[in-house]
Amino acid sequence: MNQPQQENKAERILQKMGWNAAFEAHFAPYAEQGYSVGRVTLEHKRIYRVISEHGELLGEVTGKLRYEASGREDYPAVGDWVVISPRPEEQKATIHALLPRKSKFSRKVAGSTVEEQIVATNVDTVFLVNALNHDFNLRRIERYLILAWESGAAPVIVLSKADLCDDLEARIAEVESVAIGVPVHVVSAEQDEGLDQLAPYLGEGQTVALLGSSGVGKSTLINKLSGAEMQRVSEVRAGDDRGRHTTTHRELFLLPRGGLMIDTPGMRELQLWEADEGFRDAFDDIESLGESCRFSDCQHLREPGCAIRAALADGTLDQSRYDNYRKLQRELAHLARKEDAALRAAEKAKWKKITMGQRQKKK
Ligand SMILES: Nc1nc2c(ncn2[C@@H]2O[C@H](COP(=O)(O)OP(=O)(O)OP(=O)(O)O)[C@@H](O)[C@H]2O)c(=O)[nH]1
Ligand SMILES: [Zn+2]
Repeated sequence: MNQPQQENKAERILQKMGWNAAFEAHFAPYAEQGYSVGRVTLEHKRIYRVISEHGELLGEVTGKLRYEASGREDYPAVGDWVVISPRPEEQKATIHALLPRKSKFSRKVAGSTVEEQIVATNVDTVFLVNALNHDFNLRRIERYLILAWESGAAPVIVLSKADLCDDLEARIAEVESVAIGVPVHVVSAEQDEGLDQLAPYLGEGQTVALLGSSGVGKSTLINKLSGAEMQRVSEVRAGDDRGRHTTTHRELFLLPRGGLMIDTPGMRELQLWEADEGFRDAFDDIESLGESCRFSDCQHLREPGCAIRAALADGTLDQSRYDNYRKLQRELAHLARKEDAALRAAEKAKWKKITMGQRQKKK
C-alpha cells in the first residue's frame, strides 16, 4: 500500500470509532508532538484495550498520569479517547493523556469512599430501555432520565417487549407526559419489530449505551442490533477457545451496520448518586412552575399564589409525578449529605495520617 492509501485507511478506522472534529481539535497539540490516538474498548485491572489506527493495542498509563491523577475519574474508562504512543510490533501502547469527555456516566465507588467511578464515556445517545409488561413503571423512567441528563448524552426511551402489551397508545402517552421532548420508540426484539426506528441513532461513529433494569431485554436488543448472537454468546463459547475470547470480548464494540454500542457491567448497575443538573433537566416542567410561585422561597404548602399547588389542583401537573419529584429530591439531598459526611471523614483520616507522620518524624 502506498502512503496516502494507508493514511486513509487509518483515518477510516478512527471515524468508525467515533472520531470527529471536536476530538481532533483537542488532539491537535498532541498530534504536533507525534502522538497517536485511540479509543478504549475495555478496561481490566488498569490495562486498557485500545483501538487505534495501528490496530488493537493493550495500553497502560504513564507514571506521570498516575501521579497527577486525583481520583478514578482521571483514569481512562470505556469510551475514552486516549493519547498514546503505540508500539504496534508488541501490540502495546503507553497512554499519556485523556481527551476531554463529551459525556460520562459515573457512579460512586462501592464502599465508604466518595470516589467517582466512570463507567462509560463519550456516549452520544442513551437508550432507556423499559419493558411494556407488568414491570412498566413511569417513576423508574423519571429516575433514569435524571441519570441520562446528568451524563450529557441524549436520552431516547425504548419501550421493549411490545408484544406483551395491548394498550400501546396509552403507555406511550403516559411516557411522553413524563419525558417531555424525549423521543419514544416501541420495539419487540423477540418479534423483530420496530428496530429500524433505532437506526438513526446508530449511524457511523455514533455511540449508544443502554440503561435499564435487569430483564427488560437489553441483551436481546443488542444481539438483534448486532445481527448475530454476538455479545454474551461469544463469551460463553470463548470458554473452549482462549484466543477467541481476547479478540471478541469488548465493552465498546462496532455494530456490523455502523454505530457503536457500550455495554459495561457498570452501566447495568447504575444508581443515582449526584445529579443536580440532571435532576433539574428531568423535572424542568416542575422547576419552571416553581419559579412562578409568588414567593421565591415557596415551599408549595400553604403559601398564597403557589403555582405548583394550582397546577396540581387543575390537573396540569400529575400528583404522582410531583410526589416522585419530591421523593427523588429528598433522596439526592440525603445522598449529598452522606457524601459530605464521608468526605469529611476522609479528610479527617488524611490529616490524622499526616500529623501522625509528623509526630513520628519529631521523635
Ligand atoms: N416477549 C418478549 N420477551 C423478550 C423480548 N426481548 C427480550 N425478552 C425476554 O426477556 C428476558 C430478559 O431478556 P434479556 O435480554 O436477557 O434482558 P437484559 O435486560 O439483558 O437483562 P440483564 O442481563 O439481567 O440486565 C429473556 O427471557 C428474553 O427472551 C421481547 O421483545 N418480547
Ligand atoms: Zn409554590
